[in-house]
Amino acid sequence: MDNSTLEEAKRLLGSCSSREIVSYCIIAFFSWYSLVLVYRLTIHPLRRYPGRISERLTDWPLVWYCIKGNRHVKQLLAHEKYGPIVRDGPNSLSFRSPEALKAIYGNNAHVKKGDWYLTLDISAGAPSVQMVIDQHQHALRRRVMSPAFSEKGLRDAEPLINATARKLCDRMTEELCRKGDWSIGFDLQQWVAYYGYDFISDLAFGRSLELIDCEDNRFVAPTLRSASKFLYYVGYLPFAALVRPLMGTSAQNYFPGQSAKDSLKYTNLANSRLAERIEREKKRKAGGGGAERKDTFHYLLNSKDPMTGKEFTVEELQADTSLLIAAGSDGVTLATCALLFYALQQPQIMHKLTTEIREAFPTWQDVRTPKLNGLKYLHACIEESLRLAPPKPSSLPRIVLPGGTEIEGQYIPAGTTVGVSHYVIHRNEDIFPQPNTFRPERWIVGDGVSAEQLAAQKRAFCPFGIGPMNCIGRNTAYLATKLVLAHLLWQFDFKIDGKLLGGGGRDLEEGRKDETEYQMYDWIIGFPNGPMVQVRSRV
Ligand code: HEM
Repeated sequence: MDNSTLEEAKRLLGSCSSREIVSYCIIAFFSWYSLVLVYRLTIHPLRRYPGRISERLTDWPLVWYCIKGNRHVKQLLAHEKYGPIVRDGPNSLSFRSPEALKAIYGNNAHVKKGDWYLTLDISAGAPSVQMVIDQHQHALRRRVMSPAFSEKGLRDAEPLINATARKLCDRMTEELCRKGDWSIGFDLQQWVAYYGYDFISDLAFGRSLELIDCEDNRFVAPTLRSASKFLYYVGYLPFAALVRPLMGTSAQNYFPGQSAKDSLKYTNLANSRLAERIEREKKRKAGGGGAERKDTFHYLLNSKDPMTGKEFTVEELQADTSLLIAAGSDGVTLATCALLFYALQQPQIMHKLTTEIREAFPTWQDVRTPKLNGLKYLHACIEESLRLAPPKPSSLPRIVLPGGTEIEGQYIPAGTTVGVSHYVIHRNEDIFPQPNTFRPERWIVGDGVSAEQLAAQKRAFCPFGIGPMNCIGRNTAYLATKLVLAHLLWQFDFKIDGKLLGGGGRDLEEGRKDETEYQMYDWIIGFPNGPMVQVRSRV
């Protein structure tokens, strides 16, 4: 712009009242935004892909779904209506096939994690492993973390998790049961969540958060649920980059809604637990480094990358603390409760599963690996539960790198957000016949299932994600889920209390009407309610 044009602009502005200037700005903004909307529908590179008009125009529906917790439900309905590829944002595509899964999340995928990850655990002041977007940095971080999740790490973890599962049964007997009689009805999800937090905190920093034992500590469960909700939608706000620098500061207390405050409360709790753990480690080393229980932070505080010698910073450890508690606890809770929700509706499944466990372990003291891992029906029930209620139900966003990529034979341009929702692919009828039925037998070869069918199912089964950024705690998750189920079903008979709770309902939104389907509220992790059960202790 030359000087005379600038002078002219100043002269024009000078002759306008402030009211007129504001009006012109508003008109300019709306004209520009209208052009953007027209562009998105007409000449945008993704214009030919079908989807809801509101989602093709703006990202605001996504933010709303994240607040409501129904993003996975909306994704399934969209695929049912529009087919295998859906445009679920102005710049975003959703897929539902195993080929797309591999192309987007597999080892050779030409993508990076979406910016949404930058908002997760931001409060800690450093990224957690899950937030690291650069693939090489991420691989480095994983390498330093991996001893904690090695086979040896898992062997060390088993007695700790086992003791917590046992404690859950003891406490449930004391608090809920009358001798030889059925207990009062209670929401099983709440008790299993206490187990989830206790085992993961015990495992992570050698000191449990003690939700099972202490009612005063049970605020942690709703606080994390609320914090998750906040982090989920904030990360998808179209202006998230402006909000990020304020997160983790006291400014967060002034954000609207309780969930922002809860997010800060949760971070502070995780950080204080870590500080305490670091102190213990220092004392241990000062005292000559004697034996200490091998919790996850034993490994993290003493690990160095074998190739670069890198150690974790305190901020990185803080971020991983928040991540581990959230990632470890709620997934196991959901897998356990979904399984019991479905099995309780089909007595023959409940009977078969309970018999397998009770025959394998004559006393509760016998519940342990390797026998536990040999229980085929238990494993199949867990797979089926993770299929129908995958704890990360919606798409984990990935962005196509420069040069573009090919997915399902389509050229997808650079910068496009792509993803496969676990909830949607797990209900792909071409791979999982009668997808809404809980049928553990589909995971066992024989009885109508061929080895080829099983292999095809496994290619589409992804509750832990696939590829280099998948769940590092997968084996721990299976162990913790198997241990708690084995102890619960060994110790208690179960029955439904009145109305099962946790399923859909005719008064709920479209996609949530099926009373036999366990409902999740997707706030990064799927949060359930129920089932309402009664138990009777056998001993
Ligand atoms: C049934 C239980 C679980 C399920 C279904 C599950 C699922 C997942 C998924 C899908 C991811 C990838 C997330 C993403 O890319 O955004 C993930 C990441 C992660 N999970 Fe799990 N998880 C479970 C339990 C656990 C447990 C018990 C632990 C810890 C002991 C754990 C630790 C982690 C960590 C540290 C990451 C980040 C890994 C990385 O970014 O490299 N998870 N999990």
